[in-house]
Amino acid sequence: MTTVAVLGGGIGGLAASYYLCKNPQVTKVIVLESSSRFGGWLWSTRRSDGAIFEHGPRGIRPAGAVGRNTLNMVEDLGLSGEILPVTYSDVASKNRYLYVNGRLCRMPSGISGIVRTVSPFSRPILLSMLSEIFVKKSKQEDESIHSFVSRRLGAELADIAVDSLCRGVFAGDCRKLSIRSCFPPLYKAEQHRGSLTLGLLLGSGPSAVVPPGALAQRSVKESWAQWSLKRGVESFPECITEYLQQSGRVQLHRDAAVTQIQPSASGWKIRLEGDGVVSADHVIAALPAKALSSVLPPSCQPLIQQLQDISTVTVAVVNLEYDGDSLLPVVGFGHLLPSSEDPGLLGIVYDSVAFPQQNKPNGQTTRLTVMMGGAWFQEAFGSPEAVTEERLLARATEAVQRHLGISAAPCWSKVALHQDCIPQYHLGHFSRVESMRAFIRKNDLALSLIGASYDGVSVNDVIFSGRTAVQELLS
Ligand SMILES: Cc1cc2nc3c(=O)[nH]c(=O)nc-3n(C[C@H](O)[C@H](O)[C@H](O)COP(=O)(O)OP(=O)(O)OC[C@H]3O[C@@H](n4cnc5c(N)ncnc54)[C@H](O)[C@@H]3O)c2cc1C
Ligand SMILES: C=Cc1c2[nH]c(c1C)Cc1[nH]c(c(CCC(=O)O)c1C)Cc1[nH]c(c(C)c1CCC(=O)O)Cc1[nH]c(c(C)c1C=C)C2
Repeated sequence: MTTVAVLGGGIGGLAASYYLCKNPQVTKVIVLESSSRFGGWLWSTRRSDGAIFEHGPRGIRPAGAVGRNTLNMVEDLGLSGEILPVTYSDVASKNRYLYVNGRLCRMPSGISGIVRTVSPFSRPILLSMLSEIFVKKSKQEDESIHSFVSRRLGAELADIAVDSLCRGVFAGDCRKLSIRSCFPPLYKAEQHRGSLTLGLLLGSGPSAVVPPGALAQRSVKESWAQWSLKRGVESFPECITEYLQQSGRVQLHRDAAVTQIQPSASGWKIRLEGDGVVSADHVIAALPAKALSSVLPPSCQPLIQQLQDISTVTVAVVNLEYDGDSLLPVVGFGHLLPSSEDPGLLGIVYDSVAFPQQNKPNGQTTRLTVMMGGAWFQEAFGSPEAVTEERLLARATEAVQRHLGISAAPCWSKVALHQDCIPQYHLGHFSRVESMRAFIRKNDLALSLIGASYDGVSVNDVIFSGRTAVQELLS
């Protein structure tokens, strides 16, 4: 008989509530969300004419244990018919670009992409991969992604390809991000096989066992590279919320900001903005690390300090729609810029190529999303509090004109400033997270830490962190 309070109604908190709901040991689940909607960064605009625009994640990967786990959940929620798959043979999977030295260059992919010298690189990637086999394994506990890749594959791949990749996943600086926490399979490949190339060929250790349901099996059969949902990614949290409401065991509270949590004889007393107080046997904290640090009691000081040490970056997301459907000089998923090209401009997604089903029906339009800022926000735009929407829109349209040659004014646009939206796993992140969980165990706190701040930022990782916490709690 357990009452569990879930702090935060982003995808992490909702996923944890979903798994709690499946277990008869849990009597009551109380979800407390400070904003007026559930879903956190999963946020879609559905225009009245049928066009869909994503302001947060747009593509979820089906691969691996965490990808299968999410698809099993999607299937269980009855969302299989809503899936929009992008297969490996689709142009949006085959073509991804880098904007380097003022030109769009297709990222090398497939065998032909690695055996030949392709611009902007000065030698075939295969050569770097072969010489990598003979590079000695590092004894360091952790290393920056840039240092790891320079050491093993050479400075050029680190400066251009990996610098861009880290901007396209973490909006972060590969010179500060940790290889061990951001790309665990690469770290493990070096540790277990002594080489990334050998790790790629032979595998680099066991991963979680998640049997595939029918939808996950379909994703393999049809070779999905990523997927979205017809009515936008936000329909995922909407559907979980509906499922939780129907379960009869979950209380969902919006506009319920948690201000303090205090240990009590039987668990926790949770204070809300206004005068509300909620009691629970266990707390699953699905808040960003800094938000959690500000609600913990002073007795948790070491934990508070470590939570505050997990920094975040701010990203400006500008959705643009242009009249005309053949405006792009290239087709593909989009392009990224290495930080040396233009620090403040991270990349542009060609949404109408990957998900043409979300264009205005019968309309000939091009939809793009420009992503800016990240680890370079302050240097490019100054304080997020002071920057204007006009300035962000002007910077985005100017980039579209310069990179893609589209000089017409957009027929529709939306600017969103996502403050502190992506946690940065800097050097030593893994030991910080280990030490936080050790503090919780040592002090016998009925508290689980889940969400993007700890064990992976992708939607799949966050959902899996909810599932793992519930399994540990109820095992
Ligand atoms: C622009 C962008 C693009 C992305 N693209 C992708 C992608 O393509 N693929 C992918 O897999 N992932 C992507 N991600 C990452 C992924 O979307 C996030 O990591 C994930 O949604 C984080 O979920 P969460 O539940 O951990 O956190 P959040 O979504 O931040 O949820 C936390 C919730 O806690 C609430 N909260 C905060 N303080 C309090 C309080 N005191 N009391 C109560 N509630 C509180 C917040 O309002 C919020 O709803 C992207 C992220 C961004 C920002
Ligand atoms: C330009 C900024 C960003 C773009 N997407 C994100 C940012 C910060 C966020 C993001 N993108 C991906 C993930 C999930 C990773 C995962 O493990 O599933 C997150 C949090 C997916 C992704 N997008 C790109 C790559 C290479 C990846 C990694 C997984 C994969 O290979 O699919 C490329 C990419 N992202 C953006 C652009 C413009 C772009 C261009 C090619 C936008």
